[in-house]
Amino acid sequence: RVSRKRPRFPPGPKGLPIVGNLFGIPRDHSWLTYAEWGRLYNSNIVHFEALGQHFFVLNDEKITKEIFEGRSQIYSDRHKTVMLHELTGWHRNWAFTPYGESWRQNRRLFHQFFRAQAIPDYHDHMAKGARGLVQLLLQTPENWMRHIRHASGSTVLDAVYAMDVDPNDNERLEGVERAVETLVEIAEAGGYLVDFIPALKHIPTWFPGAGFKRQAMAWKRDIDALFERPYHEVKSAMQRGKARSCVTSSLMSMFSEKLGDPDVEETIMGIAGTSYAGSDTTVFTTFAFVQAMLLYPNVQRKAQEELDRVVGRDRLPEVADRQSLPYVSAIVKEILRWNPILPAVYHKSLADDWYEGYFIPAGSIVIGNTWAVLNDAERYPDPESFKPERFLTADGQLDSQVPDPVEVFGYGRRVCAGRHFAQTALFLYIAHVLALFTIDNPLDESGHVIEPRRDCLTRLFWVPKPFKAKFKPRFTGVEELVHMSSIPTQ
Ligand code: HEM
Repeated sequence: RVSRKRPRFPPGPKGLPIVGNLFGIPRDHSWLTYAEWGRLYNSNIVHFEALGQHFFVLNDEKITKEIFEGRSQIYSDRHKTVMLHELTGWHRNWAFTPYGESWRQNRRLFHQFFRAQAIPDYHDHMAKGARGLVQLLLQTPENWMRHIRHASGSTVLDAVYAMDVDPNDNERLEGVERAVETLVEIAEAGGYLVDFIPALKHIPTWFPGAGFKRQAMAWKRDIDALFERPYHEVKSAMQRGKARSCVTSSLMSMFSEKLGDPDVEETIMGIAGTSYAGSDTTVFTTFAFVQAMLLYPNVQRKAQEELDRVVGRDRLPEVADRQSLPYVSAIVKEILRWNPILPAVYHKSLADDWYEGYFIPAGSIVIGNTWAVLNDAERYPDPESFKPERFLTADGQLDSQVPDPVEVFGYGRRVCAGRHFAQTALFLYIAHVLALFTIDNPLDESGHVIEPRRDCLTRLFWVPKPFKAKFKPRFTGVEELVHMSSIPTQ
């Protein structure tokens, strides 16, 4: 009698028989619909189902902690698909690897290079990236989006592959952009028929209906290039005894005795390429920072007062200034909270589980609604507004009572492994730009201010739609200061 009892799922939208909520799965800005369902069903956990797949949305901080951290041995898996893991070459990005020994080994290796204590090794690379950014902004401010991409990409390329990227040669960075775009396309397609009927992967590419295979092959070229090209360049520099120290060369030295082993080469390629692919999130967060400065000019002015007072106008900001720049540090926190690039984070469960009487079957997709957590008015009053002050005490110091928006980096054992690197790089880019430039709205032909709209470019990620911004040097000595500041050399 007990086994025949229907399991009790949390409340949520009821779907049709068999297909469930297939036609009701939110496709656009799902995080808003998930939060709305939370309110509608008055529950911090919401359930829906499509084609037999169970989905559970976690809508507040308490439940994300209890599930993803408290029960991390169950909720740390990733959903595997034929398109992502078999046809396009994205299996090399270990962020998508299912939970298990291979993931554990990758995470351990990655952690050695990107844990908090290792980040000072990259301060010079980041300073070089930030200095390059302000230099390019002086030359062609209208191309500011491309310059931010260049700064972030070249910082990572420098740290991971000891590579200098000529700002006029964007081919390499555009390759990453194209590869990352394939991820957006795969995610936005919401699933391919081959993911439901894996045998379809064997049909020949010329066969009618095999368009997905031809598409996957075209994408694979860019994705393979992202992982393979820089790796082989470092390998050949090592063989010639010309390699500079970097993450890849250190990994090669660590595995020097097994370097011909294809599994070892794959591991090194995966570790290095995953950090490179991960750098795009920093790019999009920096775009959101520019948008915030246009919408909140007072914040910009306050940060510039702080920078003038602490750093002055005869040197560039450094990582060591961070402690003395609480307002700029609060801007970094607020940008991560206000514009989480990945507003909904997907884990998969590995075993049957029960939470407060609700049944969560093994294989469920469990979604951390980061947007809802970071827009919880109890934790962050007036959450829609961009207010760095919320992280500060009355006397302007960082307030340890206000929770850091750590959920922007995900949850439990799968929490972002590049978060320390990302936060330091963001601080440095933001401090450099604010110290030297006023960011202003452009005017239209009739002289009216064009304010950016907070529109998303994609449906699943919160990437700001391209918008215009003007970057004006703040004082007469800016050009000279940038020119005089030495480029750190490793
Ligand atoms: C503002 C910048 C960034 C944001 C907002 C961000 C956010 C995230 C999020 C939400 C996840 C998924 C966590 C989960 O599943 O619970 C993630 C995973 C990951 N991120 Fe980041 N990330 C950023 C920058 C970076 C950078 C610069 C790197 C590399 C240096 C990086 C490397 C990774 C890796 C390797 C994972 C996979 C972890 C795993 O599956 O175990 N991220 N990130």
